[in-house]
Amino acid sequence: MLKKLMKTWPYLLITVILTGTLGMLEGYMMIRLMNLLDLALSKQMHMFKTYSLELLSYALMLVPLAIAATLSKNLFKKKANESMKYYYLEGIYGKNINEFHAQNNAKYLSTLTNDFNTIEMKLIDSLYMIIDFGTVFVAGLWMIWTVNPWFALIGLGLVTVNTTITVLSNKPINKQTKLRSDLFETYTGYIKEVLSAFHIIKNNNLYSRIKDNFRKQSETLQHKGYLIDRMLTYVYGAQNLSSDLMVLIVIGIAGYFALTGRGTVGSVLLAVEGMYRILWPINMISEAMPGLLSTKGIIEKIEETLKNTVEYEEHEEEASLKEAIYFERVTFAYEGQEAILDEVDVTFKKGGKYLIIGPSGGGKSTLLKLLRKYFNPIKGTIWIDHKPLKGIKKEAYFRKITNVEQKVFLFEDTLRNNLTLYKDYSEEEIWAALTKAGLKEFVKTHEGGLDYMIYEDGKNVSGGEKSRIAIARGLLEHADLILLDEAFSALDYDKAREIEQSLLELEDVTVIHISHVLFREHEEQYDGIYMVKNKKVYPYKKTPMIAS
Ligand SMILES: Nc1ncnc2c1ncn2[C@@H]1O[C@H](COP(=O)(O)OP(=O)(O)OP(=O)(O)O)[C@@H](O)[C@H]1O
Repeated sequence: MLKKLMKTWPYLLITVILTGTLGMLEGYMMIRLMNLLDLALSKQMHMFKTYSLELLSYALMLVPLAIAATLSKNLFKKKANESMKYYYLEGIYGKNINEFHAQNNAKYLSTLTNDFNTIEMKLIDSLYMIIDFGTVFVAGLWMIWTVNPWFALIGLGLVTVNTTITVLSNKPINKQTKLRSDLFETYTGYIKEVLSAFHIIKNNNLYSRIKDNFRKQSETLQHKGYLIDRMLTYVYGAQNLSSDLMVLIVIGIAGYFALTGRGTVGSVLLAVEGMYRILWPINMISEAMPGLLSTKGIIEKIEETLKNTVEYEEHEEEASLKEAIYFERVTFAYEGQEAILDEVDVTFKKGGKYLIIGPSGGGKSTLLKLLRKYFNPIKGTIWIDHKPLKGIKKEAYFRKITNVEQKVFLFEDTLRNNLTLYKDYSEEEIWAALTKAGLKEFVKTHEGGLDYMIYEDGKNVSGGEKSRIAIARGLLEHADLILLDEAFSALDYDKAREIEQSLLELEDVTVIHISHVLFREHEEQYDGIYMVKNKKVYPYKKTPMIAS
């Protein structure tokens, strides 16, 4: 992720140049201003006028320079934030589906909100601040150097002391910041759950229980923030003390020089102003540094979240199904658990229609997850014609399959876009799919027809209508393989039977359908009905291919 940030270097460079020029010009003006003061005190009117005009011209230059520096800073911030967030989103979509699901969604949500806010404030803003104050510091050093080079050395000593304090405090602060990020993650997950369960909580009077949990989680989170702030307070206190001591030393020496005739009034003022310009940036940078370094833990955590733990090479571009899908002695177990499927042999022929039944928890959905490439078998091979499914590129394979699941996701968009998923289809194709999926009436009776607006998460669409939209999507995609997992559970008997009939009539499309309902009149039309039970796949009635 830091590499992405580094790619915004041209914006950062322009910002550095403009901010640097501005800081140095201001420093130079201060030196001339103090000279002007000495000229006024020694009554050199002619020189005073010349210096005044020169200073006025510099002052006029400051305005456009300051505007340009601020604009370039804002542009850098925008680009840096954008590029890191794009990187994160790309990373999420680079994850394997099963690994994405294995993590709570709240983790990603918390990163995109809490962690990126922290990164914006503590890394990007601080980076700019360090550049900005860095130039003020250099200008200040230059100013006191012109008074006395030893003063500049005292300024550098101050930097060393404050840097040492920052380095020493970095490790514990970093650790606490990472812990707070983890707490944010749990907290976001909890809030998400509480809001999703609004109805259950209200109807079952669970609010008092929720309230206590909420308070506990909020307190833990706030307390962690308090601990971090307390540590930072001690760090800032130590840094301020060292700064104040150094200032006193410089001002004391400059004042002594003026009193003993070894310096002018202007030089004392220049030393004070210079010291202020050294001190102020050091304080600001010292305060920003621990925060900036603490983002290291968050960035490492983000990179870790984006990694796929199981990586394997997929080299096969071609994914179309011409003959059959064969399971050859396929064994599968979820991580750390006993096998769900054990040495299963089963065949699904191209264009065949298969029904999968079996007891709850028997492994039906797991079989489909293997076919969807969410997981790979731990032993044995799934062959697509003569190619192992594992080696086929996911993108190529996913284009050839359609999934219809119980929980159908709908975008907040028109019915048309939810059906076509933003691809181009002719009106005839769309209406043919709508007819087969039993959605024709729905479109005709809703205002706007295909342009009917579907609300967030399909709030204005029933469960059965959602299933039919998902089926219509599959039909439109002309997939080689349609995988249905209890897709009709929200439909009434007649509608489910009608749609199943349409699926059974699809030519050249292989349909693998998990259902707990078996329509007797359709039984004969299936090419195979399999029972998934006791880690095996058994033929239930007709027997085109025998399992195990
Ligand atoms: N991601 C997972 N991690 C760990 N175990 C899982 C996971 N998904 C499913 N299981 C377990 O695997 C077993 C088989 O689950 P699966 O969903 O395949 O069964 P199913 O036959 O489809 O059940 P149902 O008819 O109730 O949907 C169950 O014991 C389930 O708890």
